[in-house]
Amino acid sequence: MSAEKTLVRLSGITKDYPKVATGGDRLRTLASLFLRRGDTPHFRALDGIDLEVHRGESLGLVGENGAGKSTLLKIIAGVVKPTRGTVGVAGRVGALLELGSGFHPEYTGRENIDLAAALMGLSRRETRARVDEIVAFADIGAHIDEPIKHYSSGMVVRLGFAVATTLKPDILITDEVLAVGDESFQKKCIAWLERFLADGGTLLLCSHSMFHIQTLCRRAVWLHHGQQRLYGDAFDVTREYLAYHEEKSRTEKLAHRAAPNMQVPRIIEAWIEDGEGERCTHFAKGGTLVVQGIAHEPEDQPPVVLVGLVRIDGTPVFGAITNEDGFVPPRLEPTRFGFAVRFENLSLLPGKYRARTHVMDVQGLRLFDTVEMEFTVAGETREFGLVALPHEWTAGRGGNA
Ligand SMILES: Nc1ncnc2c1ncn2[C@@H]1O[C@H](COP(=O)(O)OP(=O)(O)OP(=O)(O)O)[C@@H](O)[C@H]1O
Repeated sequence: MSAEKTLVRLSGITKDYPKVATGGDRLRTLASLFLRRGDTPHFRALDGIDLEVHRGESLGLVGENGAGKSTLLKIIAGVVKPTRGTVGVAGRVGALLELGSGFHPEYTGRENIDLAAALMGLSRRETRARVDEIVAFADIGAHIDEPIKHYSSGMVVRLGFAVATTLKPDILITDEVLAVGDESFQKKCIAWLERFLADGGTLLLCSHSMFHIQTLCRRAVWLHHGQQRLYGDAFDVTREYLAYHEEKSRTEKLAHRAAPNMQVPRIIEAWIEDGEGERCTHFAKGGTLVVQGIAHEPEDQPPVVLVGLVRIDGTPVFGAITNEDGFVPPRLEPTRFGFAVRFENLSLLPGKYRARTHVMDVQGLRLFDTVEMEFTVAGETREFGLVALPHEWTAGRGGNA
């Protein structure tokens, strides 16, 4: 990648914020200042970030609240200085950061447009030529002549987006703007961003919407506690990020799980095997996967068992239920029933999945217990989705219509 194609180059970026001093912290802060020990408590918002953004690239930024995304964008926009590391930015940056940042609350929308244009170095004539375009894009009616301090947050974003986009930046930095506007404005912004990218624009988009990241970005970075956790194809990064959240909420749920109550149906044990009966967690596409288990039913009646396959981010793929399939789990010993479901010629696309086994009451009405197991389908694919469906391409009948 040649140097002139690199619009943003961050190297070893670390950002420390002084810790908010309250109670004991306040005393410690004061003590360290008096004693000049130089160890004023601080909070590390970013920790050694290296990142490059090339011309024409669309990079998504994902991470939990407080992960450091906004701080990183502010550093690139030049609003915040890093504690350590170097920032190189080439070209004109258009930044849509926190609500209204860059706007003067006492000025009207129109006056703020003039101000923003002047700050970006546009002449009065150039500004006049673009004002109508900005006003039309913002579409906030007569509010354009009212002071910004009376705007709703949605109106501020509309104006901000209109200004940033009309002034045609080399790189556009946006922080959660799509989350604020209403549905139709979001659509307009997305359409604008798609055109901007198709024309070779460069975008850095921070969002909690994996849908927006996947539709607008080719690549993505996942920030976790100020560190770069993953960097790569936007689809892969968002999938791992969603999987992380799924796992997190699952662990939280498990932590609240009560001690086993043997008065109700339970899964005693569940496991997965390959076609040869070996316990296994790695499968090849086209291979055989068998989900097996032993269920407990206190009344000694065959329970209903459900086995579901879900992608690691929680997207359901398929579920099979014993009573619908006419299968009655056989009794192995008093109150214990066995089950196994075999998936031949596995058509799941490569990736991580979970097999979920659920035991229900005899009528299949109430769900009592769930056990999950993770497995991987290995391999590379250029197909999309969850499963490979048999298909063929033909010329179709379009020519005869
Ligand atoms: N000016 C500041 N002074 C002190 N701490 C700050 C300041 N700005 C941010 N922080 C802290 O730095 C951390 C990172 O904040 P940042 O706003 O970059 O996170 P984020 O990933 O954008 O989060 P969100 O998704 O909630 O917007 C947070 O813990 C935040 O409290």
